[in-house]
Amino acid sequence: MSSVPLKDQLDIVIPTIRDLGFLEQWRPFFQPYHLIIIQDGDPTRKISVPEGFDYELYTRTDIERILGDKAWAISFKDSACRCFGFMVSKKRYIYTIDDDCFVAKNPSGDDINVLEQHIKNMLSPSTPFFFNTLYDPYREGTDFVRGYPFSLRDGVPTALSHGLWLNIPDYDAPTQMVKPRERNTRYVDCVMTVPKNTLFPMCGMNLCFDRDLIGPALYFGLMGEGQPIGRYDDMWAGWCTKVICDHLGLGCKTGLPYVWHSKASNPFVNLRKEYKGIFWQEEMIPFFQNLTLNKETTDVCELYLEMAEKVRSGLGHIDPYFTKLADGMIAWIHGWRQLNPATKA
Ligand SMILES: O=c1ccn([C@@H]2O[C@H](COP(=O)(O)OP(=O)(O)O[C@H]3OC[C@H](O)[C@H](O)[C@H]3O)[C@@H](O)[C@H]2O)c(=O)[nH]1
Ligand SMILES: [Mn+2]
Repeated sequence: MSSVPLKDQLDIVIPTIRDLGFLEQWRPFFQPYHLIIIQDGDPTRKISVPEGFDYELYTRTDIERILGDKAWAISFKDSACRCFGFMVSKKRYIYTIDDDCFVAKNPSGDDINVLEQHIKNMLSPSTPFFFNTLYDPYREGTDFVRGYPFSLRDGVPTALSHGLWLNIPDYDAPTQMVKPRERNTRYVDCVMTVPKNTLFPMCGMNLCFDRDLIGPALYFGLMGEGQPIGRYDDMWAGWCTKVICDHLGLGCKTGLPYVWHSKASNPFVNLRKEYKGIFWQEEMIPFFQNLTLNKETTDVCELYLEMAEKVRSGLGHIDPYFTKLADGMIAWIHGWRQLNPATKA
């Protein structure tokens, strides 16, 4: 990390349809940072933001004004709209959190500073090429275990840090319906690198990533109004991101920190959003598992555009949605480059 203070290197992106009173609980940890609030739904609605926070707020009207003919690629009436915040930020790191996530406590009863842990995760290397059975080898009080190749102990740069949730777990609708009262009470004191060539179900609730390393891959797809699926926004972004991280030799970590997820969304509404995705993902996953990208390409925007064309040819047979999604991926990159000209270079 450069000599620039952390608070000036990280933006917090919050998608919301609610007043942001939840920030009161986060004030000790979030107040020094700049917030990017993506107000979804009715742009004329006034949402309240507690005093003392430094923020910029974008409504659908703003997204359409800024992106013009590319605005359609940003979802409406779905938390996927958050990715617009990733695009407009000028900072190196993004932390994104849902507005029903609160400060969790560790087993000692201390409040968890999610930003402190995510940045620790981001600033220490990842180990995607060989699994360390004592988990994060760079953590105080642990190390690489016997038999771990010394040639791999430098690790690789970390592009993404995926945090978890106590209380309401991020279950899909079918699981939520059969286990409506299940709560996650298990605090696992661990951070792991997701091994190379292994996909994982990335949840956008408590997520940090390095915009410079992987930002253009974090498109949350076409969800919400007018789209046949929802609640696959973060999953899609996670699969695309992991394939590109594997291609570039970058790491994705999961585990600490935890947030307290307070609200279970309606499983019946969720099932309606998810059900096509539950079938389609049985083809999407093998597609991503077998996806290879041009070995000569290292630019994330270029890799993402190549991926878009492979989505069109490799998934278009499932449903016309995927052809539209491929177009959305392209429009996203054009929007990214419009707002981040340096990336074009
Ligand atoms: O139309 C909408 C609906 C919600 N939001 C904002 O998105 C955040 C998540 O909403 P919520 O907590 O109500 O839904 P969950 O089911 O818990 O969300 C999970 O599944 C969907 C996403 O993948 C999400 O990341 C997961 O956490 C919250 O901040 C709402 O205000 C919205 O912007 N537009
Ligand atoms: Mn929630």
